[in-house]
Amino acid sequence: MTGFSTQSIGTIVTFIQQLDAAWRANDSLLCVGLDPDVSRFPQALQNGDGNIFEFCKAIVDATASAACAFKPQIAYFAALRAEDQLEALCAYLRRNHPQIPIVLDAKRGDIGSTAEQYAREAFERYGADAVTVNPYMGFDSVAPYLEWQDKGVIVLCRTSNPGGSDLQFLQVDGVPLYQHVAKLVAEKWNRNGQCGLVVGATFPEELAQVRRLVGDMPLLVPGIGAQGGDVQATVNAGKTAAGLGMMVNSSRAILYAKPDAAQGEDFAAAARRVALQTRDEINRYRG
Ligand SMILES: O=C(O)c1cc(=O)[nH]c(=O)n1[C@@H]1O[C@H](COP(=O)(O)O)[C@@H](O)[C@H]1O
Repeated sequence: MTGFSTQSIGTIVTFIQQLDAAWRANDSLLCVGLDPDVSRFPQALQNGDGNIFEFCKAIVDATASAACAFKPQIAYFAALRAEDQLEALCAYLRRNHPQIPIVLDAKRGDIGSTAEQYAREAFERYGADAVTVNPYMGFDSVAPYLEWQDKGVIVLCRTSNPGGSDLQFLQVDGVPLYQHVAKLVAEKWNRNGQCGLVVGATFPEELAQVRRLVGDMPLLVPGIGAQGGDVQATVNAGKTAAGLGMMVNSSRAILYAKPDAAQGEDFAAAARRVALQTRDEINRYRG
């Protein structure tokens, strides 16, 4: 498949256009991560078919007005043979929250012919607007995703986990490897103008460095909330001149927010409260 997919929202066609519209419409840089861990669901949703979908549906309905993106993590569905529920969730999102882009977090990275299948899975099976990919195998492993000219391809650059330094911080020609990745993507791979980079909130100095290297390219920034990244440092380091340019992801801190029983909150209301607080905290530092 080559060219543009059929998805279109009015005149909004590409992932970047959709993301830019969502940033502005919801005044939010918050990406709500959908990492559904059944063992942490409310008791009533612990057993039975379809509960992953029901849990995520309640979360997305409760948080959509506070979000600029949703990021379902495919492993949480696949491990439980629940890909059908991920399909249903993506279809639900496209139908009910079409203004919010779906970033499928799959972190794929394989040779070209296999990458073609992964690209079809992300963009055709799930109808995602963007997908996360691993650049370790080089350009030909990323190129198949670029055949979808309107879709986002978000490349791992400086990940939030401590072990990310094992490879990403190696000096290559006197420059850390993650900076080579940032420049490669910005200067060579971004042929459709739909690429982004993953940079962890746990490394604000490197986040600022990547922002200097890639102009206004969108950055997916996980690591606030459960991983403890500092929101002020993250936003100061990663925002563009227009105060945009980031999808700041939080998953567990929103999904498993503790309901305030005195207020009669259920899990979805608690998730909404934390999502709104997180959006507002991010906005305090956008300028
Ligand atoms: O690509 C990602 O989304 C990602 C990259 C990274 O460097 N660090 C990282 O935590 N993530 C993902 O972001 C989410 C973080 O979840 P919380 O730590 O619960 O907010 C998980 O789905 C991770 O797989």
